[in-house]
Amino acid sequence: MAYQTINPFTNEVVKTFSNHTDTEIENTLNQAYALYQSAWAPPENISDRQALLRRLADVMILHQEKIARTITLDMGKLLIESRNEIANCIEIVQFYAEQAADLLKPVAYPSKLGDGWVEHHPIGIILAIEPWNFPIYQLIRVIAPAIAVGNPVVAKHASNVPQCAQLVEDLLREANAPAGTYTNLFVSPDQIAAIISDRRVQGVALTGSENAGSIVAAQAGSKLKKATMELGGNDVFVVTDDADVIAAAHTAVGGRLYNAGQVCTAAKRYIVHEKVAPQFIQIVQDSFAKVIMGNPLDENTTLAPLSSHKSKENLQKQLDAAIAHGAKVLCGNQPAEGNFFTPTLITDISRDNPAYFEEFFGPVAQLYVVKNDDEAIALANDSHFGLGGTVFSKDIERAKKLASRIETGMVFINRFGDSVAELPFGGVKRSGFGRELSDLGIKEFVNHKLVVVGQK
Ligand SMILES: NC(=O)c1ccc[n+]([C@@H]2O[C@H](COP(=O)([O-])OP(=O)(O)OC[C@H]3O[C@@H](n4cnc5c(N)ncnc54)[C@H](O)[C@@H]3O)[C@@H](O)[C@H]2O)c1
Ligand SMILES: O=CCCC(=O)O
Repeated sequence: MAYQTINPFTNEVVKTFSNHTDTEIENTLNQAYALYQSAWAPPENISDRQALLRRLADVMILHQEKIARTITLDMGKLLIESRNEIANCIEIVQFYAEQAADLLKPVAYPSKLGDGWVEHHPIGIILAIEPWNFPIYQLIRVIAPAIAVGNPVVAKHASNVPQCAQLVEDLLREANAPAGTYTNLFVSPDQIAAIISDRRVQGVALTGSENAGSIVAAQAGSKLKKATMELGGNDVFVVTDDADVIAAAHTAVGGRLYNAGQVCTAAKRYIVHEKVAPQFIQIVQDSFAKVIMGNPLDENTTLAPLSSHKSKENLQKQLDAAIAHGAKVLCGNQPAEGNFFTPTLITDISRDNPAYFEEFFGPVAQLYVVKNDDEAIALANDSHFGLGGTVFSKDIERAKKLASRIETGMVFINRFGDSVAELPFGGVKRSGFGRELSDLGIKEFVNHKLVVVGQK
């Protein structure tokens, strides 16, 4: 596995990194484990770790433009999107810097055996395996809560974002993090399997595809290691007959095209009531046609290239197969230069079309026109995935009922679902298990230790 920055806009190789050796991995684990066993990790020293998070936020604020440019250079998203990603990361770090002591305070469990309480202790080294689509955010949403808890992190990032992986290590060093707090490793899947087996590693947090998730979850399971899996999605965007269709359509466009469509929670399946479908489709087609493809560093560009040539090839293959199985193209699917992909809207996707169940990781939206709410829910839930979703309706009680019937980990009503520090993020079914962020995320990798004082 070659760790390389290949500029997605030019396809030039910018920088290649050498892989870490087994000896370097061993040294990394030794250092991280020594930190776990030191006075740094126990619950009573949380204020020092919160101070570290505050320093990290300050360092990130200081370098935010450099970090944003590194993201864009590594994986090609618009510079404005990179800046938004950093702003979100800073908020995540600040959230745990301010809230962690409260979130992790002991919880009382009175019982007939005596007064009891649950304390939240660190468990050991956490291995983070991360994807390239939000290359700093994906790391930060593991590292920030791990620091608060006292768990050291070793990370294996996607091979196309090595500069981001390295940069986070530099930021932590500048924030005076003790050695071993976070270490980036450029390693192969075989080396990852060995790291998961190591007794000092007690948790595995993976964000990525269902394929990687099923392999790594099996490896973690076979070694009885706790794991969280944040995997793919095929999220619905439901528009009812009473919705504000103009707002819905514009939100649906943004929800499908940001990050060049490479988002786990992107609005991938539009499910629209027949009454409002013509207006909805018109707005989507017009908006898709208006995108400006260009250098992602240029502030006039509105659609970035895909992250790699391979991503473009894979997406085109999926689209070709969808069309071969009867899908109709309503707009898009035109040739585009380099790694750009024309925003495309397809419909008439029957259940035996492979596209019906697949995640399209790029600017291709599927449209399903329905007659009523039951039909919308049946379609929404006929999916292997269960990550997020959106419902647009002016009748909030109706929208709440729909949200409650959608089988996913997250649903947003009358707005698109951003990820923020204080809200839990995660899915069900083949979108994985466990939660990141919020109070739920910080408690995924803790020992919920019960202590009871017996009654005399
Ligand atoms: N649920 C979420 O929070 C979330 C967020 C972002 C992306 N995703 C999903 O991630 C996918 C896109 O990202 P990707 O293409 O980088 O995914 P990917 O699964 O190819 O890679 C993710 C990470 O797993 C590693 N990996 C892959 N196979 C491995 C193996 N056998 N052993 C060890 N490590 C392995 C990769 O090198 C990378 O670091 C999409 O499906 C997307 O929906 C999910
Ligand atoms: O890919 C998942 C990231 C989710 C987001 O920040 O919108």
